[in-house]
Amino acid sequence: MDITELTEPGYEKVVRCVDRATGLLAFIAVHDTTLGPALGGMRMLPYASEDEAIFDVKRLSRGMTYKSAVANTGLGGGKSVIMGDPAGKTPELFHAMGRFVDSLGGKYITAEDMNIGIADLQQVKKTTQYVTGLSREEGGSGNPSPYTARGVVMGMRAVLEEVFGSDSFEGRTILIQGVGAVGQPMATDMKARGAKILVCDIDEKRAARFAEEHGFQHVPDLDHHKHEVDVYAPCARGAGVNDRTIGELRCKAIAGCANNILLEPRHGDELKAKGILYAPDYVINAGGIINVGIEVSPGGYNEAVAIERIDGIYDNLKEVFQIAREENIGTEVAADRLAERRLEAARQAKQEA
Ligand SMILES: NC(=O)c1ccc[n+]([C@@H]2O[C@H](COP(=O)([O-])OP(=O)(O)OC[C@H]3O[C@@H](n4cnc5c(N)ncnc54)[C@H](O)[C@@H]3O)[C@@H](O)[C@H]2O)c1
Repeated sequence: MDITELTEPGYEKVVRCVDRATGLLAFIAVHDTTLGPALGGMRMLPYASEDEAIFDVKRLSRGMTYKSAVANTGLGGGKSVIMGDPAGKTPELFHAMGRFVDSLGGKYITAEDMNIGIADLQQVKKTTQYVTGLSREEGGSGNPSPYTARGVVMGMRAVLEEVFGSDSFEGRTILIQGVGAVGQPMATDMKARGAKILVCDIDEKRAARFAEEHGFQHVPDLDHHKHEVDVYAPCARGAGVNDRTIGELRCKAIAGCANNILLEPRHGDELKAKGILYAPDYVINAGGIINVGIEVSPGGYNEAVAIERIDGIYDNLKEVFQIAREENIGTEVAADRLAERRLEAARQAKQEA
């Protein structure tokens, strides 16, 4: 196994690994460990070039620093990528990946991400202890989706309060795109709190069945964003707010679990100009990372502690909205500022200690 360190300004460590015996070619980026060890998922993709893989791992690791800083997980930001076709996975490949993760001595802790499942992480675990997100039986925190859903519901309270002056769901209309692992528990929880729920999904049958079972309104996925609702909750895919849709939105707020809801950062400014409140995706969808992060806290995984922290997403969003109001900036920019302030405060406290 050949591990080399790359020089990447602004990153604590970016390393490349080649293992000829197993065919592994992978990168780990540790962006920042000011707040704690760098936790972030491992993904596997057939990147067209090493430059593309390095660009992705750097971008994603930086995003994790910000996400964890705002979420108060006590963790830093990191990520790993394996270059290759997921169809070519072998146990040996993941044993080698585990040795690569292990070579950083705990500075980077891995988890699931795109094209990487529990079975792969179980192989990784054979050669390193720095793995999170395994099942409860294996000492992990298990499926993160219900925790992500809880976090979004808590964040939604802050959204409702900001827009309507009350965090009550009673009588509010909420449109959820994507009734998957996160969208479903969100929908049932918000209905129980008094909201009127509309659902859509590219899988129309799934949405129809789910709506029928729970008494939600099913709307077609095509042009769903044109519905007049209080909150639009994208919970399927990214880039739903783009040049085509933005002029057609008739909601008062956007708050969902999907990553990268805004196609481009400028769409955040355009939402602000239209008077639509945007709950930054990485702030409101942090329930899963908060939950998994508890695994590496001193006492190990504890669901009660996880839930208390996840419920803090309400406060985190309140803080983001306050910064946005006071500084007259978009909420996405405000979230980044909050992260940077927390990082700066931690750096100063370390220097003074
Ligand atoms: N699961 C988590 O803990 C978690 C955490 C943070 C962010 N997210 C993000 O939230 C989103 C949903 O996650 P999930 O775990 O519920 O996924 P999922 O795969 O369980 O569900 C996604 C649902 O969206 C639908 N869908 C997919 N593409 C669509 C499209 N183009 N148009 C309309 N519907 C579409 C699918 O049919 C499915 O029902 C993803 O973007 C994911 O990256 C999830």
